Amino acid sequence: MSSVENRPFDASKRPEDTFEVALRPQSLSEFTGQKTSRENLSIFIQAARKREEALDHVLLHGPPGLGKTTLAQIVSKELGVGFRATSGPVIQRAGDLAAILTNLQPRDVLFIDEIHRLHPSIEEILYPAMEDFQLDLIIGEGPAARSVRIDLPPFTLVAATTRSGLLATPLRDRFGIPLRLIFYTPDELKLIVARGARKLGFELTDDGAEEIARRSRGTPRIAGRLLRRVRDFALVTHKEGQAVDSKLADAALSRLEVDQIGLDAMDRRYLMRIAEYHHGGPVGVETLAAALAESRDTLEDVIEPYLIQEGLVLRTSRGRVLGERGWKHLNLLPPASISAQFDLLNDTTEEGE
Ligand SMILES: Nc1ncnc2c1ncn2[C@@H]1O[C@H](COP(=O)(O)OP(=O)(O)OP(=O)(O)O)[C@@H](O)[C@H]1O
Repeated sequence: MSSVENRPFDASKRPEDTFEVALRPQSLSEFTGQKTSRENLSIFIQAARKREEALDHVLLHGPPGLGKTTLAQIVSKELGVGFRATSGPVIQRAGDLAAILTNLQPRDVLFIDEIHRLHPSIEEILYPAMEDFQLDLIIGEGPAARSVRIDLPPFTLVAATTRSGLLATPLRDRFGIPLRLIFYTPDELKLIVARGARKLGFELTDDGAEEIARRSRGTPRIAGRLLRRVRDFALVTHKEGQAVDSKLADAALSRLEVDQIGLDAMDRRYLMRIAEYHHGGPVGVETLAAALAESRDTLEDVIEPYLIQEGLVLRTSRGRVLGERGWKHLNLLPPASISAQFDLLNDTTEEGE
């Protein structure tokens, strides 16, 4: 088990999370947040239905746990077509992909998660399949090898990636509908948490939902996990039927080492490392990964996006730098040279305002 899986609330997948399945919105109207992506998708789905054609291929990119799989399933439901799911690393041979593609029904949605981890030779088979709905396969080896062309039913590929930058340009260009998922606002997460509590059948006060939402790292999957843990605490420490409020949510989340802005122990170790060992940076991501015994992918996909969006860390061409908010959050004073830079930056911002 990797250390990512050991993080109690990281956004990596846990198949045993049946609650996650129960919480999954089933339609675009039930799907909270991602307003622009949702509205655009709705238009394209309606247009495809009117034309009675397969929807153009969709690329969903963004950090883990923001709803890529959920949206892919919703797309198939709203189109009223079948849904097949696989993932990049699972497709080992050309024959695996051929078997999936030839079994699709016209206009079906094929969901490929982690498409950036597809083998390049398989990626090449996907190009004509996406563009012309044709499969070019080489049968046999050596001089006896021959190429066969198979017609495929028109289908929609919905692909998900945490790293669109790793996709080859020809593959990226074949998606007519690229959508970037962004972190959720606390208000959006509050709606998701309140709905989750209703589904789980326990009473959560408005401020209780707010507390969990604020500490969910902008991610619905984390919100779902925190909600379940808070419910566990309530079950043990509360009288039956007593509503869960912000006080109980705060006590539960603090015990789980989720701090006031939703950072967990791993996030804080990451920030502390830059502060203490590198005087605020810049420090290369490989150095950080080695020091924290994490893979570079984990840092870049799971840990950093939220810290960067919150201004706790800055990604510069020379490496990672602790932002002013990062120093404040750790309750540490930056070295004088860095603090002078922050002052300068703040002065310029104020003048420009
Ligand atoms: N907009 C939303 N409203 C309510 N719940 C959501 C929303 N988006 C995601 N969720 C919930 O969050 C959990 C994670 O969603 P999902 O599996 O779709 O994320 P993902 O982006 O596909 O993650 P990964 O990158 O790991 O594949 C699910 O339980 C889902 O129900």
